[in-house]
Amino acid sequence: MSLGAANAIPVTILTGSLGAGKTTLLNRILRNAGDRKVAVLVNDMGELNVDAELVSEESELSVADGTVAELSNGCICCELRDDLETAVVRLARERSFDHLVVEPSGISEPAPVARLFTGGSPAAARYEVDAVVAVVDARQFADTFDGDGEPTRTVETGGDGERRPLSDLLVEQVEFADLVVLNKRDLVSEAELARVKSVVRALRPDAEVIPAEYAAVSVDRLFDIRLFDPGTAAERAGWRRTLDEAESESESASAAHGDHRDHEHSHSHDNSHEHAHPEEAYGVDSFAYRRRRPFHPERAAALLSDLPESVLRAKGSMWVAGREDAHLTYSRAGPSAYAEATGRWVASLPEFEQDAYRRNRSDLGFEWDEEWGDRRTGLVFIGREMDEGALTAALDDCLLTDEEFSAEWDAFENAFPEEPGARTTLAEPTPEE
Ligand SMILES: Nc1nc2c(ncn2[C@@H]2O[C@H](COP(=O)(O)OP(=O)(O)OP(=O)(O)O)[C@@H](O)[C@H]2O)c(=O)[nH]1
Repeated sequence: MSLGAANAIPVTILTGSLGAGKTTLLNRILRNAGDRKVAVLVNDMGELNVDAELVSEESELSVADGTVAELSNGCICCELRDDLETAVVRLARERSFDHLVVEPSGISEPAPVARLFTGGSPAAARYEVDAVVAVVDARQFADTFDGDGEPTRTVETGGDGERRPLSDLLVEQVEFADLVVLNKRDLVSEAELARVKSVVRALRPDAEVIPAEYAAVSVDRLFDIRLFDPGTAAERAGWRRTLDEAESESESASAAHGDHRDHEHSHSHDNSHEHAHPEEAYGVDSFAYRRRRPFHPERAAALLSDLPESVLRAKGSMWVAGREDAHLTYSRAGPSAYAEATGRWVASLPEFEQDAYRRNRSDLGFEWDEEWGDRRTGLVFIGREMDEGALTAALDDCLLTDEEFSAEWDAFENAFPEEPGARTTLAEPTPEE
């Protein structure tokens, strides 16, 4: 089963929002483990580690014998990271089990937890991530992404009081998952289930999707497949794939036509990309928008903070006039949207650094512009019954006109962030009372 070190212990990382059914799944795993010895590591946000108690109460395994370990009062991906590492290394030394299941708290992001087992850390030497499993509350997911259900909540992440929209976390958990358990199947209709499935498939095209009631999933199905690939985990999200395909399609198109500057545009209707083609029956589809002309900051902010409800997910890079250094990343998940300065354009670096970058990357994946270098916009939109033509035209209206192009860009009103790591909120869901 293991592709790495011969004795590496397989790890399943369980994610999912609060109340989605992770504990229910854990108990099911422990009860139906058969000959397998399963260790569980749970983390709850409260003082008391409720999950550990529930799990140990219901199973023959107990906290006392070290099989169920608990980490309380914090979030695994933040302040408890060192504790998690210590705990898993200690567990491995005892070596009294042959599969580890880690359940970070419902608001932990899955990526940092997975990284703990894949970097050069002591934990990585002993373990190997088998799969990241997301337990999704089908009812909550349908409400969050249908726009007309319960109001969308924000949740606090970590101990620093940072609040993020629930929709962001739901999307992130699905985008990072190898297997999605669509739980609480009893609380959605046939049609709702089909719609939720199509959105999940659009967000994460090659994840396995298993609808379930009370997390009734076969343990064999969960454990006997090795799905996780650290090299591609982040690249397999639907938006990333659509963007990459658009890059390569437009590269070949520009090579053929010799023109690369403006109207590049592609979408994923091509049946040869089987997985980038969500179920059309539900109208879920995606398209990429790519341009090499900067956005006008005011017009772009206005449009991107108020996209049509048909857009469920959007993400990608933006070139905004007046922010010549900042490589901006835009992200929209359901009703929330933000822009973040995630780095710098290579073209804004000192010349020798630019040369080094270009020398080390024989295949940039895009054409270097003589004047503007790597500055460009590449956004992916995933949605249901989107009017692609109208949205593309609206985005084009946000590009600088020729007159604006030769004006002073710093004079524009500009809400977009500039310093690396800075973030501007463009849209927020209505908080729940
Ligand atoms: N109707 C219904 N309820 C479910 C289902 N699965 C779990 N539940 C209930 O949902 C509640 C939350 O389930 P848990 O398993 O505790 O969820 P969790 O993800 O561990 O919750 P946190 O630990 O708070 O993040 C419990 O009352 C479960 O009995 C399901 O398929 N249908």
